[in-house]
Amino acid sequence: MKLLIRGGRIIDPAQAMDKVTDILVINGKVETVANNIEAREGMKEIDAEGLIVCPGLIDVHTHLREPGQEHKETVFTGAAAAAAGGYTAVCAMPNTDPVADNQTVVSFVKQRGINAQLSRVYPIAAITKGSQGQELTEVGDLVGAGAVALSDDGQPVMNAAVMRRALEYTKLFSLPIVSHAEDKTLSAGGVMHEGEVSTRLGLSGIPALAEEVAVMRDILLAEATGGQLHLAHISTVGAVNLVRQAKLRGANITAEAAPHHFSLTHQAVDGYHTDTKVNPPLRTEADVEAVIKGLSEGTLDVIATDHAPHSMEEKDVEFDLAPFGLVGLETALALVVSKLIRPGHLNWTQAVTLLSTNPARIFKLPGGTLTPGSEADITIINPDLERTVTKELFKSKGRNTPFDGWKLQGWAEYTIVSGKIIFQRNSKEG
Ligand SMILES: NC(=O)N[C@@H](CC(=O)O)C(=O)O
Ligand SMILES: [Zn+2]
Ligand SMILES: [Zn+2]
Repeated sequence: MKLLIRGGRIIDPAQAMDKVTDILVINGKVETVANNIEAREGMKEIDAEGLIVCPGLIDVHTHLREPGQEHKETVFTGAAAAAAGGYTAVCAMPNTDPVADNQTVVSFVKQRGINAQLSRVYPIAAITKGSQGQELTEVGDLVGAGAVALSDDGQPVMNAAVMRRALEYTKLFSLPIVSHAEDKTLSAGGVMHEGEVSTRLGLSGIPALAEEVAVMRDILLAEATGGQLHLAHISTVGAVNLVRQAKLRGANITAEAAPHHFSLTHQAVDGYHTDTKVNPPLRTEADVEAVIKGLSEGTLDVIATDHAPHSMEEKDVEFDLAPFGLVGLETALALVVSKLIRPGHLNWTQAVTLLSTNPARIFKLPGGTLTPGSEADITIINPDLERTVTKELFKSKGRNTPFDGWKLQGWAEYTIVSGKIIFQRNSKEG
C-alpha cells in the first residue's frame, strides 16, 4: 500500500517543519517527506494543494459510552465521529457501565476499537474501583490490558490520600493520572457557573473555586509524589494561573482545555438550553480569555474535546435534571481554526502542537509526528472550507451540541490511519 500526498503544507512541530512539500507513505509508515516525489504505478495520490497536512489529531478525552450506554454512543459510532472530526486516535474515558476498572472492560473497549477499523481507540482505566474514590484499581493488570492512563473522570477523587497513593503508584508505570478536578463540597447542587447569569436565571451555581481548590490540591500532590498529573478540562482564570505557577516551579504536570471553554460563556445558558449544560460549566468572558491565553503561551498543553454524548430524551428535560455533557469530536477542529487561528491567538504550529504533538508525547502514544518511520496517522485539513454545523449529519449518536447552525471555517478533508483513508469529506455534504 503506497500513498502519495502531494503539495500540501506540512506542519510537523516535532521536527520544526512548516513547508509545502510531498509525503510518501508505504505500508502504513511515513517513508519520506521531500519535494517532487515521483509518482509510481499502484500509488494512490492525494492532491493536497492549498491544504494543511499534519500528524493525526489525538483526542485524549472522549466518552464512548460502551459498554452499557450504547444508546448514547458506541465505540464504533464514536470512532466514526472521531474520524470525521479529523482525529486519528481517541482516549476513551472509563465512566462506562460497568466502569473500566478491570482488565475485561479495558480489553473489551480496546478490541472494539480494533474491530471498528476507524480512529484508534486507547482505553483509559479507572483510578479507583467503580470510580467510587475509595479503593485503587490493579494498575499493572490495567496497563497489561492496554490502558494508557488512569482517571475517574466524571467524578473527582475527593479523598486526597487516595489520590496521593495513585500518583505514587502509577510512577512505576510512567502512567498519567487524569484529574477531573472538582471539589464536590463546593460544586454540590450546582448546574451552571456561579455568577450573574446563574443568579438571573435562578439556577444553582458551581463556583470557579470548586475547580481551583481541587487543581491546587492535585498540583501539591503531584509535586510531593513526583507522579505524572494531567489536569482535564481547565476552565477558569484561577486554574490557569495555578497551572502556570506550578510549571514555573518545575512541577511534572500537564493540562488540557476543551473547545467549548474557549468558544462560549455562561451567557449561552440563557434560554435554558440543556446542550449548554456541561461540567465544568461554561464560564465568564474573563475565563475564556484566560483559557485562550493559557493555550497560546503553552501553560495549557492540550486541546481535548471532552466529547460527552447523551440521548435527546435525557437532555430534553428541565435544566436542573439534564445530564452534564456535550459532543465535541466533530466540531473541535473547526472551532480551533475559527476561534483561535483565524483571530490570531494561535498559529498553525501551535494548534497542531496542542491537538497532536503534545497529546502523543504526554500519553506516550504512537503518532504525533510525520518523521520518516513513524505511523502514517495523518490529518489533511482544508483551512478555508466554510460549513454550517449540522447536528443531523453527525456520525456520533449524540446530538447534544450548542454549536448547531454555527458557520465555521477549517474542516478535515481526509483522516488517515496507518496509511489508510478512514474518512474523506463528501463534497455534497460540503
Ligand atoms: N463533561 C461532562 O459534562 N460530562 C462527562 C463527565 C466529565 O467529563 O466530567 C460525561 O461523562 O458525560
Ligand atoms: Zn470530567
Ligand atoms: Zn469527561
